[in-house]
Amino acid sequence: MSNYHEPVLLQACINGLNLQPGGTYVDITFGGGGHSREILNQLDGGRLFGFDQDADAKVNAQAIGDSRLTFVASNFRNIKRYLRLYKAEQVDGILADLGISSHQIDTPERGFSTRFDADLDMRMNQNADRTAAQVVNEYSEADLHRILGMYGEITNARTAASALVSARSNRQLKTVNDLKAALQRFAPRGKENKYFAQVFQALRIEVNEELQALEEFLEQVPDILKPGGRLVVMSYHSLEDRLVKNFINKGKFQGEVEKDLFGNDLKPLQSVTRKPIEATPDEIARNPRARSAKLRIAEKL
Ligand SMILES: C[S@@+](CC[C@H](N)C(=O)[O-])C[C@H]1O[C@@H](n2cnc3c(N)ncnc32)[C@H](O)[C@@H]1O
Repeated sequence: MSNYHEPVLLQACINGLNLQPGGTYVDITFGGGGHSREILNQLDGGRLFGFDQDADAKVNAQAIGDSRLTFVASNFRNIKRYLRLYKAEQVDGILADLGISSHQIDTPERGFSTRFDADLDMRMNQNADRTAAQVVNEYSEADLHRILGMYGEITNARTAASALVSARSNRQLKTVNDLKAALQRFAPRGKENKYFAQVFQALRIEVNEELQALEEFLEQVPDILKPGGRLVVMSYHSLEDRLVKNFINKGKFQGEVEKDLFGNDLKPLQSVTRKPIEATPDEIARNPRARSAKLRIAEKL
């Protein structure tokens, strides 16, 4: 399990949750359970729910074997429904550590990594319908352009989308190597790894509807946090961080905060930290995944 995933900004996340020993907490991205273990260490009594849509994560929850932990094998976009099912309608804190785990990226057959040849899969939930191969082979050129540009932030997204459409007209792109071969000519010389990492990130975000799931989750947070309860979110992509920041600061994803008749802000959360917390150079040296992490903490009003 120590190889499954090294938790990022562990102490800052734990501090951010402001743990009450008897409280009820939710780790919506359980993964290897690194953050969850520390939450359990600090609880005396209390309760923890761990969500993950990847069946591999369940094994880690079983290995912890703590009766205070309930593992929920579901997308966190269903959080409110499951908490109601478990009679924990309101909780004291919620932690999210978004994106994929080291385990997922290091497992060749999952297709997340540019380093191994495998089927173009990239599903976090192995039972989901849509794979990366479907996105690459079936999406319109305009949609591929949008996905590569917005989610991958590659500068030649239009050219790359057109190259994919022309390559797939000869034969379907089924594997990681098929995809890389179709785009090889367009990858900036000497920066191929970064380029392919951005292309893969874009496809992964689309396959797993990561931004939609995050929005749906955030919209449920005001209902499921007790007053004074904490929301702690770690994101690794600027679009995710923007959604989290806007929701915390404005109570919505776009536009300005609503005001009441007296000019007071109408929003359910209050930011605890003025700026997002980032990892120190030491942590980044030990755990490169921490490099792009941005941690935001908010309290329910
Ligand atoms: C960065 S890892 C979390 C690692 C964990 N904090 C640890 O210390 O081991 C993210 C995990 O969240 C899961 N995940 C991502 N999006 C999800 C979603 N919408 N619903 C449920 N699980 C999700 C992934 O399957 C992955 O296991």
